[in-house]
Amino acid sequence: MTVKVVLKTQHLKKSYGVVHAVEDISLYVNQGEIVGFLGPNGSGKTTTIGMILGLIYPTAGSIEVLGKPVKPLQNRALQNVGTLMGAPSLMLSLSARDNLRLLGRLYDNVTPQRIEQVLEMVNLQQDAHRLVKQYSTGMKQRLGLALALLDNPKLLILDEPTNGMDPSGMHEIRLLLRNLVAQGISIFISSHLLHEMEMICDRAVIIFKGKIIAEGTMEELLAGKEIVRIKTSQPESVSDALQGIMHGAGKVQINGDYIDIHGFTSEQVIEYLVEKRLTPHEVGHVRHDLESVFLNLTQENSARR
Ligand SMILES: Nc1ncnc2c1ncn2[C@@H]1O[C@H](COP(=O)(O)OP(=O)(O)OP(=O)(O)O)[C@@H](O)[C@H]1O
Repeated sequence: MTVKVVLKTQHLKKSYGVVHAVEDISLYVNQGEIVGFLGPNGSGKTTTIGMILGLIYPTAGSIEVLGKPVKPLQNRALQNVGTLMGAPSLMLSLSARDNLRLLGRLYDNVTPQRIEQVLEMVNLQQDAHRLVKQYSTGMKQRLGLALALLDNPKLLILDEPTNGMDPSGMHEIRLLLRNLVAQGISIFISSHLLHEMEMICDRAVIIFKGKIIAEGTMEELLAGKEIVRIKTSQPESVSDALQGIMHGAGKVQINGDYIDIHGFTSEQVIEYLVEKRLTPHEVGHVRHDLESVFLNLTQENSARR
C-alpha cells in the first residue's frame, strides 16, 4: 500500500530583510499521522505555518497540500484543511452552538447535524448552549477545534493549540486529537511543549533558528541516546576525571551526588571509571525524553554557530 503524503514543503525559506525567519524547511506529513513541529520561541514555526496556509509569501521553496500546490492568497489547495492558530477568534456573547452556526454560513454544506457532530467530536454537547464567555481556556480551544472541523477537513494544521492550558485541558486535547486521527484526519501541530508533544505525536520535526535540526518517529528521536547516571561521594573529582578522558566528547553534568553522562554508553563509562580506578556507588540509566533530546540538539547547534 502506498502512503499518501498530505503535506509537503520543499526548501521553504522566508526572509524579512536581513532576518532569516525560515531558512530551508523540507518536511512532510503522511495521511493518518500526527506530526509535531517543534522549536523554541522565534525558531520559525508560525512563519512556516503562515506560508503553508498561504498567508505569507515564501521567499523560496514550494508547498503541496493534499496533492495541490499552495499559492499565496489562493485557497484552492486549502479547501480540505482546518486550522487553529493559537487562541481561536470567538464571539464571546454567543453560545458555542451559535458560534458554529455563524461560521457555518461561510461554507456550503454545514448542516445542523454537522454542528451537533463536531460538538460531539470535541465533547462540548452538554455545554453547547452556554455563552462562550463562561468557558474555560480548554473549552474555548475545543470550540476552536470544532470550528476547524466544521467543513470536514482531511488535514488539521494547528499552531500552539495547547498554549495557556492546564494539564487536564491538555489531556483532553490529547485524547481528542488521537481520536480525530483514528477517524482518518491527519494533523500537523506546532508547539514548544515537548512533553505534551512526546505523548501526542507519531513523528516530530525539530527546528532551531529556521532550520530542521532533527526529525523522525518518537522512537527514532529517543533511541540510542542514553543518559548514564552514576552515584558517587566525590562528584567533582569523578566528573573532572571523566571529562579528562572523554576529550571534549559527550557531556558531563553534576546533580548533587549524581553525575549524568550524555553521549556514552554505560559500558564505555564503566571502562573509563575502571581505567581511572574510580568506583561509583551506583551506575544506572535515566530515561531520555524529547525535552533532553531537544536541549542537547539546540545546545549542539548553538555551539556550532
Ligand atoms: N513580519 C516580520 N518581520 C520581521 N521579522 C519577523 C516577522 N515575523 C517573524 N519574524 C522573525 O522571524 C523569526 C521567526 O518567528 P516565528 O514567529 O515564525 O517563530 P515561532 O517559532 O513561531 O516563535 P513563537 O513560538 O514565539 O511563536 C523571529 O526571529 C521573528 O522575530
